[in-house]
This record gives sequence, structure tokens and C-alpha cells, in this order.
Amino acid sequence: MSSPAAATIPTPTLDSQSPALLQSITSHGGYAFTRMATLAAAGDQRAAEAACEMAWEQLHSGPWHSVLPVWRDAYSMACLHVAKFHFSNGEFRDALRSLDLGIIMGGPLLRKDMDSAIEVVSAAKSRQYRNGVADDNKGRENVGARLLVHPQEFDKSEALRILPIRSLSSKIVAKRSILSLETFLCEFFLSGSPVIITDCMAHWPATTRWNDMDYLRRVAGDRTVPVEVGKNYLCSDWKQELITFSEFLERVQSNACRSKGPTYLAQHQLFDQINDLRKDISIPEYCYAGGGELRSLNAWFGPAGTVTPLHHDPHHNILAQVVGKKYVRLYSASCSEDLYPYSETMLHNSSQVDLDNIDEVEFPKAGDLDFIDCILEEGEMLYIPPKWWHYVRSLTTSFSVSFWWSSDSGSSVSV
Ligand SMILES: O=C(O)CCC(=O)C(=O)O
Ligand SMILES: [Fe+2]
Repeated sequence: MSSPAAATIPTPTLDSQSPALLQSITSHGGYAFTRMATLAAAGDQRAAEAACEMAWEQLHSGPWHSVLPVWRDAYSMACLHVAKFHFSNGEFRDALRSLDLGIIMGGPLLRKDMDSAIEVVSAAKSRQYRNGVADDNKGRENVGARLLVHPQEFDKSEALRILPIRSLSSKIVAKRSILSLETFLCEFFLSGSPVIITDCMAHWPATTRWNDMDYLRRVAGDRTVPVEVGKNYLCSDWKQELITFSEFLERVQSNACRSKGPTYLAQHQLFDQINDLRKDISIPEYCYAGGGELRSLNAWFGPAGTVTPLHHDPHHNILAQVVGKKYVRLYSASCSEDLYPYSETMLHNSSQVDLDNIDEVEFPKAGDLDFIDCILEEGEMLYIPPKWWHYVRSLTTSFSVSFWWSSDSGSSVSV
């Protein structure tokens, strides 16, 4: 049994919600968890760690959608307890890791406590750094690798060599500069047509900051993020990992020598998790078209060669290219039948057709379909209407943000 020192993290929601949450967990058979969480609250660090493991097991006991929400809140609760112990022991990096895991995998009940705990720990860590106490990040800085995308990284002939074959019927995506919301609505949104919008992102701090390794490491280096490793999510050797952002940046920089396939921070709500990065971007006004709701902001960050295979999403999407460039191919929603979607519910929005290597015998209709494509350049945004099929390949180190929103009007109902 270890007792917390004077420094602690205030957790008002945890303190007030604990009895009700533990009662609910007990009623779902979590007696052992409740016992451990109670001991943790009384100052037992080992019990906090045991509670964390128990909840983690529950989160991994079946498909994600079948996990009872109460176990996700239980996991956050245990993570908060563990973080508080690390904090009082001066183990700030470990505290951040516990809090991030609680945010990524846990439930919403204790989210406010998690967010303010992150602030308290980050502030303490910066103070420690300023006071010259050894910092694990020191010495990792990779001199000469300050810029994420070096001008020489993009070899056009190489990029074209890996691009999928262009069919004769392909067209390029329309491109407009400084498009007004009204014109966007009338010419693209209402008819459900993709468009690239240029010159619309220069005011984002992200455009100058996110190409700077030192900046990214400073604001997010110690934070834990989920990444995907492997060719793409449809391949058998694909897996997910939880690593620190610093470790992720190192992998991005050393991508060339990785045999397991690229590491991709894909479709993660990074800006909900890391407030400093959220401040670097703004919601494009186009996302208010249709009078619906913003559904999610996702980060897509990785080295050259990441592939998101052909799939569609139910929402309107502005894909903003902040760092580097990507090849994007789009097929209209009306092509669905000929793109052979998987029949399993989980993958019904993904095509069985591998665009990097089309099997014309198994999927004879796929090769003849009309599509439009583009190279989405740094500083451009691409509007992808709901249900449009898209395939995306990064041509350089690339950091994009997708803004998904729903609408009360527009093309989402008619496609
Ligand atoms: O950028 C990518 O790799 C995929 C983006 C995507 O699928 C989306 O924004 O919906
Ligand atoms: Fe998508």
C-alpha cells in the first residue's frame, strides 16, 4: 500500500459519481472491480492497477459495440486513479499515458476530470522541464530532421509509378480558389459533386506549425495515440498499437526502413484529445452547409505510402491537406454495385476491389467504371459528398484533417 504525497489531481466528478458508478458496475457482476476501485480510492496503487487491468479485459472481451458502456466508464475511473498515483510520485509521463488511455478507450462520464487532469500534469511536467530536471524526451531530438516533409521527399516520377492505372474515362476533380459558401452550396453541395478548394487554409496556425517536428514533439510528444501498422486495414497482418506521439514521429521519419508497412495515425479524434493541436485549425465554413451537425474531426497522419482502401462514409466530408500531398480517387455513389462491397456488416462500406492490383476475373465490372481523381496538394481541401467511394494514398509524409458533417438537406438523401 502506498499513500499519495501532497501533490494530487482534483477529480470532482470522480469523487461525486463514484458511489453510483460502482453500484452500477457491481450490478453488472463487477464485484472484484468495485473492491479494487474502493481500495484504490483509499490509497492503494496496486489495487488501482488491478482495477485498470480488470476493466481493460472487459473492453477486450468481445466486439467493441457489445462492450457495456458502464465498463468504459469503469476503465476511465481506474485510469484516473492510476494517473493520480503516478502524478503524486512525480511520474508525469506515466500519468499522461494513463489519462490518454482513459480518454481513448474509456467512457464519457469522467471526461471533464480527464481533461483537467491532463492540464495539471502537463503544467507540472513543463515546470519540471524548466527547472532542468531530466526529461525523457531530451536527446531524442533528431538534428537535421526538424521538417517533416523535406522538399526532396516528393519524387514525382516515383509517385506516378505507384499510382493505380488511370482509365481512359477518368477525369480530374474540379478545382476552385477561395470558394464562397454560397457558390459551394449551389454548384457542389446541392448536386453532390466533389471539388477541391484552394487558398482557404493559410490562416490556420497548423500550416506553419505541423511541418515542424520540434513543435509537434513539444505539444504532443508525451501523449499516447492509437496507430495502425500494416499495408491497410483489409490486410491480415494489419494491427493497431498504442504508442507515444514522439515514438510515432520517429517511425514517420524512418519509414523507409520499416518492413511491417507504414505506421498510420488514421481516423483518430486527435483534436478532441490534444487541445493545443485543436487550436491550430478552424472548422471550414463549408461544414455549415445543409444546416446539419458536425459529426467528427479526424486526424490522418503518416509517412509516404499509407493507403486507405476504397470505401465510402455516410457523411459530408471536407478533407483538409495540411502537410504533404495525397492521391485521391473517387467513384460516385451510383457505382456501388459494381465495386463489390463486402457483405459483412462491419465492412459493408468497403470495396473488395484492391485498386493497387485489380483482379479483373473476380471483379470484372470494376475496371471499366468512370472515376475522378486528383493529387490533393498541401493547403487544399477536398469536398467528398456522402457515400462517394474514395481511395487515398499518401505521396509524401502527410497530415490531413477530415471534417465530417451531416445535413438536413443536400445530396445525402438522394445518393
Ligand atoms: O486520408 C485518408 O487516408 C483517408 C481519408 C478518409 O477516408 C476520409 O476522410 O473519410
Ligand atoms: Fe473515408
